[in-house]
Amino acid sequence: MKARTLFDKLWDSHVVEQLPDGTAILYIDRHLIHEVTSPQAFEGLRMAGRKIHNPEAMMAVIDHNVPTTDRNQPIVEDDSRQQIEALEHNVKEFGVPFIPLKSDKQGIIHVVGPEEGITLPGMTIVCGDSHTSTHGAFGALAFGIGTSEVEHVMATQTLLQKPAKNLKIEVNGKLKPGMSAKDIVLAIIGKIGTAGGTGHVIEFTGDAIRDLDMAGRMTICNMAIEGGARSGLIAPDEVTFEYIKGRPNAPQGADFDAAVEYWKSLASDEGAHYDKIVTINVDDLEPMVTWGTSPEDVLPITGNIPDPALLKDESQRLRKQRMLDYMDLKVGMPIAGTKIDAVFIGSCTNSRLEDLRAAAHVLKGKKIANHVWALVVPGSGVIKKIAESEGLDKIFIDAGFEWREAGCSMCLAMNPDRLKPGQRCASTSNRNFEDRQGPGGRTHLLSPAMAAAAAIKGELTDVREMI
Ligand SMILES: CC(C)[C@H](C(=O)O)[C@@H](O)C(=O)O
Ligand code: SF4
Repeated sequence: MKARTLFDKLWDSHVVEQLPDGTAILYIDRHLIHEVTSPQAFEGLRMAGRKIHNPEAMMAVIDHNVPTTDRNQPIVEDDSRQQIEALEHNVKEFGVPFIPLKSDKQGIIHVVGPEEGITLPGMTIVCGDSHTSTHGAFGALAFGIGTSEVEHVMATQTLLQKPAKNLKIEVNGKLKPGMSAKDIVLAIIGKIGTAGGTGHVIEFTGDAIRDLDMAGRMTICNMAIEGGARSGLIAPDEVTFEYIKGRPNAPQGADFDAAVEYWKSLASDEGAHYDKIVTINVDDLEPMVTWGTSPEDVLPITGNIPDPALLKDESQRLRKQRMLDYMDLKVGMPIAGTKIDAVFIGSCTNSRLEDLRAAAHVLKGKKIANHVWALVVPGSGVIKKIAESEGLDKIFIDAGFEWREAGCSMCLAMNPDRLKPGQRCASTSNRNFEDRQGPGGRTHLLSPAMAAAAAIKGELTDVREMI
């Protein structure tokens, strides 16, 4: 039999019907939904008088619009309240499993899915959200879909898809202390660019990926989409199986053992064909931080702001100049030492227990700078509780952080957590577009440890000097 990649195997095992033009109808194992991209889909079903094909394959949460302060207060913003109420109503009417706002398990969909054992290797997983790629860290084919596709999956449990190309990114070497998965993925996007993965599914391989825990692997796959890819993938291994074992929705006992046998067969075969291969070595990787308004505009913390005048392409030159103006940065200046106003530790990229531990490790016994407003927003209620049992909340609060309830929060500022115009934020999230964290806000993407270091110094700084 022909040698196949992990992606090829996931694809082949889900084709319901192959169409002559190469597209295929794929069976979808899991359908995750949140309040932002589901209302029109439910409305479409209602209008057509349809039911959901298999509600048990679904899971709904509210994450983007939720307040991260006191959950017993009414939600003041009209848009947010309406979206939340619509989802609460829709899940009841259509019988979709739902984690309500006041549940201990509420959180960001891409954090909750894996945590609850809903995300498993070998599956196809979709959600009306681009960062669905996160679930690829388990060796599942997971991708974001549009609202009309959400309706299609609800009605049929299938989706029409064009095949993607295979891109292998081999990450070799050993990370030095202070470095993390976030630095790896920012370096990758810096290298391949935000269009580097277009039309491809990226499979991340190599020692440095194998050395990561599941939280780190999720950080990498989460940002595959920022490298332009349809999704990210990592072959499941013992680290994956250990993470899944005993989770509420995971197979148990003999079923688990049988599942592991199957999951082991998913890894890419020796000699399988990739359309493109990129290699990167992380032995000398330094902490990475973005300077521009796209995740590819990234530098090591020891670097200086690049000069757009050196670019040959005029539209690129203008684009980068506009970034510098928006970000209020000057050519040639060191990125370290840039004063910040806010710090956000959270988002589906970096709000897991391991991320909070990494930040708390840097913050322990220290205080954040007086002028800094700092938020830590755990990815789920489950994480929040464990973090509290470990005393992490106390470390954050003593340092001067606000310890919040779970949600997307200032990753995209759909709730009241947002920057004021002109404010500069060190953020562990995944997008740094103009206005992303609030109108006129300026975002620097970095790792949780780097965010903690920035909070203490009140400026972008090298965490390696603090650990
Ligand atoms: C609101 C949602 C559709 C969006 C996405 O698709 O990613 C959001 O989660 C984001 O991160 O920008
Ligand atoms: S945390 Fe941010 S990136 Fe993740 S789903 Fe929410 S808004 Fe999107």
